[in-house]
Amino acid sequence: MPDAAVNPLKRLWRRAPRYRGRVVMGTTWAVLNQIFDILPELLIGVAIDVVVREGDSFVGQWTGIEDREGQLLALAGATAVVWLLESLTEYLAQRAWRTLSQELQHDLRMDAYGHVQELELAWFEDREAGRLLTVLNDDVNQLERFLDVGALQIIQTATSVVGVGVVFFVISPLLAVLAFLPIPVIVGGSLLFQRRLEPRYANVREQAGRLGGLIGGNLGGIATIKAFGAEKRESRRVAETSRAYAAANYEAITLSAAFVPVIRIAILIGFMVTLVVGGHLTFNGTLEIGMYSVLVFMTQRLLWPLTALGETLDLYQRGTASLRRILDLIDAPIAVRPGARELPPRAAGASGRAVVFDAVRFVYRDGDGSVRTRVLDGLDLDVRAGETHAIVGPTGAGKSTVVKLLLRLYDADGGAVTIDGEPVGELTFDSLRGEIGYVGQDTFLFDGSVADNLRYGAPDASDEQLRVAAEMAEAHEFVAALPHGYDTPVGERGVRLSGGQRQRLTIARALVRDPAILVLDEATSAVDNETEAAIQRSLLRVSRERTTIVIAHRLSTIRHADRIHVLDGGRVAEAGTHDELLERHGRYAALWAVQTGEITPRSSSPAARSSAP
Ligand SMILES: Nc1ncnc2c1ncn2[C@@H]1O[C@H](COP(=O)(O)OP(=O)(O)OP(=O)(O)O)[C@@H](O)[C@H]1O
Repeated sequence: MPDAAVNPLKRLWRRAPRYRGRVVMGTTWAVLNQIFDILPELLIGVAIDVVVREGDSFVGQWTGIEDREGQLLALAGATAVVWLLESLTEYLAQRAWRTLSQELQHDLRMDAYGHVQELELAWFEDREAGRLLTVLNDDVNQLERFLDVGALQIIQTATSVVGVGVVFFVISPLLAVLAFLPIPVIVGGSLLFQRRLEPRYANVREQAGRLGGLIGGNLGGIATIKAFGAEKRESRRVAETSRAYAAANYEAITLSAAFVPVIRIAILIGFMVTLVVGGHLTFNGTLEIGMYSVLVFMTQRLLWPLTALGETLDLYQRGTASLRRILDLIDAPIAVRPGARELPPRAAGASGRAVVFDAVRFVYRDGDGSVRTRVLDGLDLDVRAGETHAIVGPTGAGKSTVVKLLLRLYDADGGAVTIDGEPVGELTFDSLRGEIGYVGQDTFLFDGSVADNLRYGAPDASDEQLRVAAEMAEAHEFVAALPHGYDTPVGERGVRLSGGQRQRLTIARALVRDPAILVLDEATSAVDNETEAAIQRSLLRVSRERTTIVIAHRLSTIRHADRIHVLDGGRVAEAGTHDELLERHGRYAALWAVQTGEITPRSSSPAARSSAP
């Protein structure tokens, strides 16, 4: 049976053997607690028996105590012991289930979060972050509620029905049959309700996910919403989604609210039958008065907890719907898995590492595997250790994709990507990514201080190392001028800094790692020309000890590269040094001419397209 079709509680039981002992323990306490909970009602009957039959009473026969006072005292003592045991087992059961639910919710959240972090980028592209947040927060909390309250209720109700049933059968099998008559109706009705409620609760969770996704996305893009004056439109969208969530809840509630009244009627019938038939049996002497009173109390005891069945099933449905989503997340298959080998240490004296792309093909795909965008089609790149290579080309040509394949954020569909001759797919992520200092187009900073961010890839870096890296990235001066220097908080995503400042910090962050391979993807696009030139000079200095791959639109920044690769049509259309490429009068020369203002873009485009290497 596919996992998704299996009851989520069964899935949880199978995958978490470490909790089984605790579940058994918690269940044992809960069962004992219910037994001690039923006993006082039996004692009521016994007390009436003492009053009615005096010396002949059950207590008298059993204990040998003749006088009523003595019998009552013995009964009071027994009641006290039972109540104490009831309280103790209640405490133990509550504690067992609540600690279990706390640990389980923590473990599941961590399992889910840990797994999500391992999933490849493509997986995230098919999902909204807010939805994931809903699973990691709301769904985990929902499960916690079920384990805290619902699981205990289920065990207690079941024990109570069985325990009371036994008492009934011992005292009067006829009344037992009559009192139990409503139970199949109640249980059958409950199951029917449950089956109907299940899809409604699944829908509630789905709507909660949509709402979380929408609000999460909007909060992330709040500046854009404001800039476009889209607040009202977004409010409407959130209102619609929120209403859909409320409607889904309403559908579930209308059904679940009908449950208790229906069950009450079944209980009423059971109660009346015991009252009338039991009364007749007592009139004609078949049943003792004490036993009659026990059964009248017990009918309540038997049937009344079943009214809570609605609420319990509610918790059960919500809890299992949530659990299913959490487990589905944890079980989501990982497509890009790390290899098992470590990258061998660099050869003595080697500066950087060699990076080779050999006939690499790559297609972005949708979740179902269908082609979204064809990008690389037989790409060859040969970057020798210690060299600086540039990748240029029209927007959308696949330049960023090349570095994503090197970092294994995606896997190539064909061909080979190697570092020092080692296929990247065979290397552990740590050894592969630990060698690469990556500065992407997205200048993402974490909420923390400047220093925290600079240390992100090298937690043990000294203050001096941070300063040197910041100087190379032309960031030291502005950082030193911040109110608290390197300890200044950057705000969420780095919002308290300018785009150019953020970019310089991301460069410094990559340099702090002192990587063998430095990858700069449009890393200086947001800084002014003067700063860019200064960064270029610094990088030229440090790039001698490492392999550098630069992606740039502004060709002036890469003209000194050892080799420039012009990407077009999914492969390298031409390659060479700046001077060689200019002499070729091909695509590069055309781009250069446009950027230096020698010719206008309009006249350059056809030339660029027609000049094959
Ligand atoms: N996650 C993705 N899913 C689907 N298609 C994508 C994805 N990322 C990029 N693409 C597409 O793949 C192609 C190559 O994108 P890539 O980012 O590598 O281009 P680029 O050359 O770096 O562009 P730019 O110069 O604009 O940064 C583009 O057509 C783009 O639309």
